Amino acid sequence: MSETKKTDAAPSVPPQGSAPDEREVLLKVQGLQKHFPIRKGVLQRQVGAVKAVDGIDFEVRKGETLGVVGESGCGKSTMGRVITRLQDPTGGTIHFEGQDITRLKPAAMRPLRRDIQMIFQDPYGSLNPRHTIGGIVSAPFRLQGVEPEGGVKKEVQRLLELVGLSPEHYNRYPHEFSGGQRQRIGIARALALKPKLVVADEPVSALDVSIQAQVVNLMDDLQQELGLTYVIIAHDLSVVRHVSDRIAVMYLGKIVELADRTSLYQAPMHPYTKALMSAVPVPDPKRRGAKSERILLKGDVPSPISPPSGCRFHTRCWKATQVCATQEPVLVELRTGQQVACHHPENFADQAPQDVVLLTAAKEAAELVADEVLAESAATSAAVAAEIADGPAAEAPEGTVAPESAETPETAETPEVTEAAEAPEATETAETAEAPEVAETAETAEDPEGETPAKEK
Ligand SMILES: Nc1ncnc2c1ncn2[C@@H]1O[C@H](COP(=O)(O)OP(=O)(O)OP(=O)(O)O)[C@@H](O)[C@H]1O
Repeated sequence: MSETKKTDAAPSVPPQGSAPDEREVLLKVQGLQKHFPIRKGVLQRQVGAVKAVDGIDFEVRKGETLGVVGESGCGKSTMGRVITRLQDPTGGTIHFEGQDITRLKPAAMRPLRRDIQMIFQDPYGSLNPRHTIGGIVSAPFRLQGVEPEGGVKKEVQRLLELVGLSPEHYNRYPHEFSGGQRQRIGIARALALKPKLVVADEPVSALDVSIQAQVVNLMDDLQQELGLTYVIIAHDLSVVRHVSDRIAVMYLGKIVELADRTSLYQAPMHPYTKALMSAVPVPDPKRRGAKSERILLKGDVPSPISPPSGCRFHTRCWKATQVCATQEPVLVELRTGQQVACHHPENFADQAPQDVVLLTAAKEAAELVADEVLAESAATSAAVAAEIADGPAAEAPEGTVAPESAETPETAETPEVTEAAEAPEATETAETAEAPEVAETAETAEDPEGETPAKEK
């Protein structure tokens, strides 16, 4: 996608978070779950469940754009459908403007449908081919029994102009329009009732790359003009990069990182975020460097029917140690405005520094990560850990595992890490020296050949 309007500077590690957002909370989601039952047999007994969304928390403030990214199947669309109450949640709560809408019946939800609208991915499938554009865009007025000032036709023509189409298109049919124009029609329909919250599910992924930026820019302009609040769902970061104030990264039904855009881009903390970011093409060859080394994630996202234990990403993570397989990391705010669920975050002090032996899966995953990336990852994490250890202790908020002192293991590891950055193969020695007893245990469990690798820290 080409450049869109908002820009972000890209120096190294960001300052310790940005000022807290004072805007009023429009949407608040707590512990949200959506499990689809799997039924079998004549009696249709439930034998399992697809845990599409499995306990997520976030807020969206008035006027902001929250981007939601993650690979296919991680539960983004389900989350979008549940927060707009097109589907019922299995657990958790959804508050809109302070009102609990989690269990509202369709009749009670009806007036709220004006305030919460959705834009769909497929501009071909989401417009009825037998209806004229006028009929499609005016549908919300009919369904809600609203008579706009000046009449429906005039208002629809105004909406068409607002999204960059000609009012003369009123009597035309969807097949007469390109993909980008159809998505504009979808946007006009979503805006008809002046909603407060618009959830856009992959609004541009079905469009040509050259058209994507136009549509995203249109959404951005409309946000300024109409004071809209957006949740924009996308499968990669390039779409949401320039329009989001904050970004939530989802993996297998969970949010693994939630941060303001600047922090996320300058210093991603979850290895999965880092992998997603390495997949975003850098258009300017001058800005390519070690960072353009791709992190290739092995295999597909595991099944949401039986997600991996502990951290769900541990089966594909090149940093995974034993604790990752046994303990689910909690989403905590490690820097102001940057929440992450990881035992061994990037660009921050290790949260489980005593756990140093890589899992077998991590060894395999590391084979797909370029040495430069591993080295850079180790170096930046060590540098930030050292910076934090030297700086004011107040940086780590309550509830986070902050480095205890300059003598903490992660600081002690810093020299080896720097060494590892230069010569990744040297890490084996470092690990044996640091935690021989852990290495022994893990070796027996994970590595029958006795080929225990060191954690890249
Ligand atoms: N109605 C349903 N019944 C059963 N399983 C479902 C249903 N809808 C979604 N799922 C499953 O829930 C998981 C999450 O799906 P979802 O469409 O939310 O993911 P996604 O991240 O939006 O992926 P994509 O980008 O491919 O749309 C998937 O494993 C999917 O198969």
